[in-house]
Amino acid sequence: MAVAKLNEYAQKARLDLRYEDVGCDGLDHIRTFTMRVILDGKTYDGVGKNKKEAKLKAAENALSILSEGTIDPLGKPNHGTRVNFQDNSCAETNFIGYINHYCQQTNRSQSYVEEERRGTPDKRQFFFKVIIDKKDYPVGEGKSVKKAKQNAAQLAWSALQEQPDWDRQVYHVLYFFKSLNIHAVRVQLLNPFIPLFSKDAVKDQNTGNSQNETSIESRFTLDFDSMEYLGIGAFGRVYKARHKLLEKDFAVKVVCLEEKSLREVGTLSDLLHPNIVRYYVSWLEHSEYQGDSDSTDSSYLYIQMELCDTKTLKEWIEEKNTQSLQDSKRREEGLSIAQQIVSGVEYIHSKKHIHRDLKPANILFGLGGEVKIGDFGLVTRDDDGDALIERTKDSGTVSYMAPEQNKKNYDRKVDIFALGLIFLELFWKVSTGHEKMFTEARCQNLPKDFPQTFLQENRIMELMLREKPEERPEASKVKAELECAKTFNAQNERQKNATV
Ligand SMILES: Nc1ncnc2c1ncn2[C@@H]1O[C@H](COP(=O)(O)OP(=O)(O)OP(=O)(O)O)[C@@H](O)[C@H]1O
Repeated sequence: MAVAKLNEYAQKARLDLRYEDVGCDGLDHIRTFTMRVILDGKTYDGVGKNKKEAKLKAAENALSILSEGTIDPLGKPNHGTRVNFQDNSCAETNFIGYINHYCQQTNRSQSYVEEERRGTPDKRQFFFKVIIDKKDYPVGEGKSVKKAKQNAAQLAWSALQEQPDWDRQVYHVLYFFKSLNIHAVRVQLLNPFIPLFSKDAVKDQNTGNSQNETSIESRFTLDFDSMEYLGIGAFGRVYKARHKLLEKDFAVKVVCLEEKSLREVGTLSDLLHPNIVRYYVSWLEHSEYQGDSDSTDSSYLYIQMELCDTKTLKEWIEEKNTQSLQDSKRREEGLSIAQQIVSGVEYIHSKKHIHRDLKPANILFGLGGEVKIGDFGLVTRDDDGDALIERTKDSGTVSYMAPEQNKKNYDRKVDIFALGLIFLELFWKVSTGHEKMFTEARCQNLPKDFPQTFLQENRIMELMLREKPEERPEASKVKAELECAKTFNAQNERQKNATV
């Protein structure tokens, strides 16, 4: 297979090989994906119906060009000499941003120095070099100051990667940032002075020779103990673990480093609210805790979060449904849960995010019993507008997705629709075998008897389940209506008790 062949080639020739996700084009049914091979700084693109196919095409393209001998695969950048930068294939890449980020994360100083200026005013050539921590990098040339600086940054970037202390993780994460357009995610990048992975030369047991192999210590096992497996999601495993220093339990989610996981930490790090699972920090490791993956290329993102109860709202609902009658306790508890969820959603929307995957299984309880919205893997910016294909349906049959959600244009009101359905399950017994009731509710037909008992709640839920998103209320309005319902119900209860 071309990917394996190219890997082997890169390893033998000691060239740096990476794949970059360039993006996708077109509508859902005719979508094409572009993947890019970056081999020793040179790029080769491939297009396919999915990322795998695009990656294969990119690798095939690289191999075919390499075998034609149109480039010298072993050619290295000519450091220390002036380079007239011609390759425009990476013109879009913001190398100045990479250098900035790298210097910030590793506490290095940087400056751009103009070396020379040539030509007439209408045909200028600028020459700049980057100096990082007093070390000069090759001079880059360009028709404008910006272009010359950009080329100098690119040369510095490829020179940096050849340094013995270069950490591939810094490199990977920055490329992920670029492909995702994430600029402010608080993933802890590796600082070469405080290595996350300690690389100690170890003795080869068989030969007794000192090798360049690395023994990699995991931050997870260094900082935490008493790991306890909590559960598995579509993208990774979650463990309960005790922080040795803080002597406190946390939930640590271990996921393969990819778009979804970075999106999740990117969002979580933006949010701080009592009804949202609290995020603390994330870091990268080369291996998955107790993982069975044999891929040496993968990196794993460890996300340290607030530990919640293992019982989710899904179990709460199931438990309530085993009790025969609709009682006032369920109503009171359900209303309090609904209020907390909507508070969290109001906050998410105020931060210009859309959760997009609200469902009972993603709503947890804190150790003090308070509601915590979790699983931000599908969250998106309010202004993104990309279509969403449902990942998993709850219990295999019911869907919380708003009708417009599988089309391109939708907004935060998709969360309001999902909330409307969750409210129904909170208040009303929609047990197994009654899924038709749920389907009906999706078409704005709430159970016939529902309004009799839940007069106030019914009013707002009917609006929340409207087919047209613009007719659905904002989270703040839902919150206010629930407050009214609570007061109304309390008054009713008092009256009832007084007459008994
Ligand atoms: N902060 C947490 N505290 C306690 N348990 C958690 C925490 N976060 C997740 N879990 C549990 O770990 C399991 C996996 O969670 P995760 O968020 O990875 O996936 P999910 O929500 O089940 O699935 P998916 O990501 O596929 O929607 C779930 O059972 C969830 O209840």
